[in-house]
Amino acid sequence: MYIEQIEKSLYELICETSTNLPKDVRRKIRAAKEQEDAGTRAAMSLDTIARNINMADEKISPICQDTGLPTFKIKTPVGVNQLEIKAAIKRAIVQATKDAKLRPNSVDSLTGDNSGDNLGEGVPVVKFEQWEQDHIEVKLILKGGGCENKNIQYSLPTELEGLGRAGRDLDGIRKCILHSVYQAQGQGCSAGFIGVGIGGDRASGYDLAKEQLFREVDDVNPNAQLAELEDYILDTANKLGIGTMGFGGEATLLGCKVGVMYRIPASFYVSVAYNCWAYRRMAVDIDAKTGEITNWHYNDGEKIAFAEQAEQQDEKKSTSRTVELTAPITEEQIRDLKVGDVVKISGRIYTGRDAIHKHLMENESPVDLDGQIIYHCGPVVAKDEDGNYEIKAAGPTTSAREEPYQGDIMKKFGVRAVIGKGGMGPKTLAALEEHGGVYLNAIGGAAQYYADCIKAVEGVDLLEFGIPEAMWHLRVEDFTAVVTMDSHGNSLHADVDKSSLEKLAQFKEKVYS
Ligand SMILES: O=C(O)C[C@H](O)C(=O)O
Ligand code: SF4
Repeated sequence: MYIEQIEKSLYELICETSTNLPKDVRRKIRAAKEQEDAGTRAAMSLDTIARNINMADEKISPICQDTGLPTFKIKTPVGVNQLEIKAAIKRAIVQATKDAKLRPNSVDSLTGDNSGDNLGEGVPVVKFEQWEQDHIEVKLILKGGGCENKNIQYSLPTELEGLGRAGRDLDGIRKCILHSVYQAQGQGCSAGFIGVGIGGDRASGYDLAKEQLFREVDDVNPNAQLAELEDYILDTANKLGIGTMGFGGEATLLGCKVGVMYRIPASFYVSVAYNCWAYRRMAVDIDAKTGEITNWHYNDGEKIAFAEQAEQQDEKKSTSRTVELTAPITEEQIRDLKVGDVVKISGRIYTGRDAIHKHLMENESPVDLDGQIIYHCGPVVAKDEDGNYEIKAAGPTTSAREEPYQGDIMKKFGVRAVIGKGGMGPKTLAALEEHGGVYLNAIGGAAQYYADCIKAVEGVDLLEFGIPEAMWHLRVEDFTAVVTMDSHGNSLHADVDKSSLEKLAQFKEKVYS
């Protein structure tokens, strides 16, 4: 009975974490929204994010389609059977995956096979500790892959772009943390939150950094020196002009938490864990006798439900040109598009991410891609009793991973547009110019907002790659994205990278001696 109740409580924790953004995070997103001028790209992105947060809550569906690598940190009183709890976690994970609250995200690193149920060697991550209290505490973080890929670890002393030498002292630490925000650009779905670990070895340093992500966004570091550093970083990082989604703007970083531990003489690490705005972490206290949840953490203060009307009004003030597109698209239509245009797509699009791009390099496409649109997306998909698919969450994935392939694939198959997030590099930009192609940036993490634009699944190919990696044929209506790389050599991403590096260099001078 007790263990059944524990499993129920854990299931509730998983669903809540995936679908309901914590109150403290919502408050930071509102503050960011208030900072941005109405009508700018940053303000429009934050509106979409806010709307998405509401939709996920209402539909009890994932905020972002990438539900990450579920990581549990558990404290138990002496005498509690941890093996039983671990088994209950696995059952709850399998159920939450079946119910489309989690994307099947667990992939065999050697064969590429998706286990389909979010279990696998080492997955989920479950870490136990004992403590002197009577109750069980379970903390869960669902940290997606895009922001995980922007984590960075510095070994001091080191040389940093824009900032020069970072030595083995507080000023060197300061430089590393600032650099970590710069190097993430918009790819980790900024505006983000960072946890920093100073010291340790490579593994414990990252562990400490990730542990910081469980702190309340508004708490004050008990170590006065670190409290000051956190304030400095938050203030300074927001002067880099990277902004939401890397579109430029005021809000780049929404939280910075720093922890410190001892190190050994030869090593000096600064480890940074970058978390996207879809900062999904939650914790509960569980009665060790009944298995029931007795307390939810991060529950203090106001819960912001973002008012829809105000958001829609903001959108109206936008000065961008809006262009409607339906595939097949001609070269002429593409050449007409410029960075900054807003595009509304209706009709057919095809998903394709890492496995599809690798596949298309060496194989023919299962569908004719001439004039078509590829969406870098790995959706959450449910199948009903009649075998019909329904897209439950479908935001963009980080496009930069397809940089080695994208240009060649567009040319080989005649693809005219790719939708993704975070932008692509010089190879793709050159191919867009040569071939007549465009890169469209969708709002990262806005998985409910985009799922709503998807009216039907009209087919699927290469499902053997697993649900996130298959090629889904989607019929969309008014799917909105911004042109951030055009066929005339312009890239908003390259521009923001350059200007933010210049701004970063302004913080080269010593702050701490
Ligand atoms: O895997 C995904 O769907 C997205 C990923 O988290 C990303 O940010 O690239
Ligand atoms: S797509 Fe963006 S919001 Fe979603 S997990 Fe990846 S980094 Fe986070």
